[in-house]
Amino acid sequence: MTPRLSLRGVSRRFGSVAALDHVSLDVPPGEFLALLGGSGSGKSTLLRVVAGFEAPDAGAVELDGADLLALPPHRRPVNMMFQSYALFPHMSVAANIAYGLKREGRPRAEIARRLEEAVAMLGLAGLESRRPHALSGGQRQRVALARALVKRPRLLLLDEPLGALDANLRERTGFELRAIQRESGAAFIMVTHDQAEALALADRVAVMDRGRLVQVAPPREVYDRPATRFVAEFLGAANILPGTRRPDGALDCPGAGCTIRAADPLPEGAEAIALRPERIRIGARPGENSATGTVEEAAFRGESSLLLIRLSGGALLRVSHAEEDGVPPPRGSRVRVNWDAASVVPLLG
Ligand SMILES: Nc1ncnc2c1ncn2[C@@H]1O[C@H](COP(=O)(O)OP(=O)(O)OP(=O)(O)O)[C@@H](O)[C@H]1O
Repeated sequence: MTPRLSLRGVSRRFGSVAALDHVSLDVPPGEFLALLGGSGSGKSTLLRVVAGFEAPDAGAVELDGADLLALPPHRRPVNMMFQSYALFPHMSVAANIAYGLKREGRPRAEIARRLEEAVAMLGLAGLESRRPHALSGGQRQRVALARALVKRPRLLLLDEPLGALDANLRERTGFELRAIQRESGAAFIMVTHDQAEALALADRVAVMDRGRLVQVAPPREVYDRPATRFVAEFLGAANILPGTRRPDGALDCPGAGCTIRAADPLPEGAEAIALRPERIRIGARPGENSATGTVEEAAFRGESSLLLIRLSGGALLRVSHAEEDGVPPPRGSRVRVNWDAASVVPLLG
């Protein structure tokens, strides 16, 4: 199937900064892709190139097989929703939503019908005559989405769409966004700083670092099998244990004070492994990876406790201890920890 959006070798420099460095990406129809990366990694530049607000120095951008770069922004079947929402303050909700259709010169009856559809889809009935200042943050966000979706874009670009909402509303609105995306059938690309949000909402997560896409994969894979150390660190809370690869494919890890084995021999070039805190157990289990250490901190977090364990080699290990596994060892206790070979993720680069 032709991918809805296809980027091939897209680059964009600003002086000495490579905002986009040979980016290639396919987004199939109806996919919800989260673009995740630190500040300045190139996320907004990527959206701006697709929307047409920025021209790449090199590369190709196609939508449903047609060259997108040949079209000016307003002719592209792509819409962009900005973090600020950019609603017109002097216009009603209805006028804001219908604005783009009016500008396209659509017949009045069609505008009325599509406006009604968008209002229903976004749960905005009853608010049509209000001005943006008389709406809550969540309602404003839904008006901005309605305005973007009413034009039935094949691709919707969202730059930190939930950034202006408080934590509670953020979660609920995120789920709503997901439902709206399914209903609309459009492909969504959502920029976010927030890794939990990206993992929760997206079909695939694309992780950017310094203008490059370092991994594009389903949330579980990015989380469980980070391709690089950057991804493992960016997705938060993984233990990274550096070491020296042995000829038999195990890793001598001085910080852990042990040799670590993965399910398969570590590939050549592996200089570290990642280990999720929830994959580590307290106690000895024969035949598995194990190390000894001292509990330095124990923090109760509801369904689990976070333990910081100083291993005999000096590395500090984050361990998530589930409530159902009983009372965690107290601060100061000497413990043995173990983890399966299958939980060991080799890290390259
Ligand atoms: N118009 C511009 N002129 C000069 N440099 C720019 C311009 N636009 C972006 N850059 C630079 O390109 C790099 C990527 O910027 P971009 O805004 O795409 O990052 P981002 O990942 O969206 O960051 P943030 O999360 O902070 O919005 C940054 O180093 C930025 O300073």
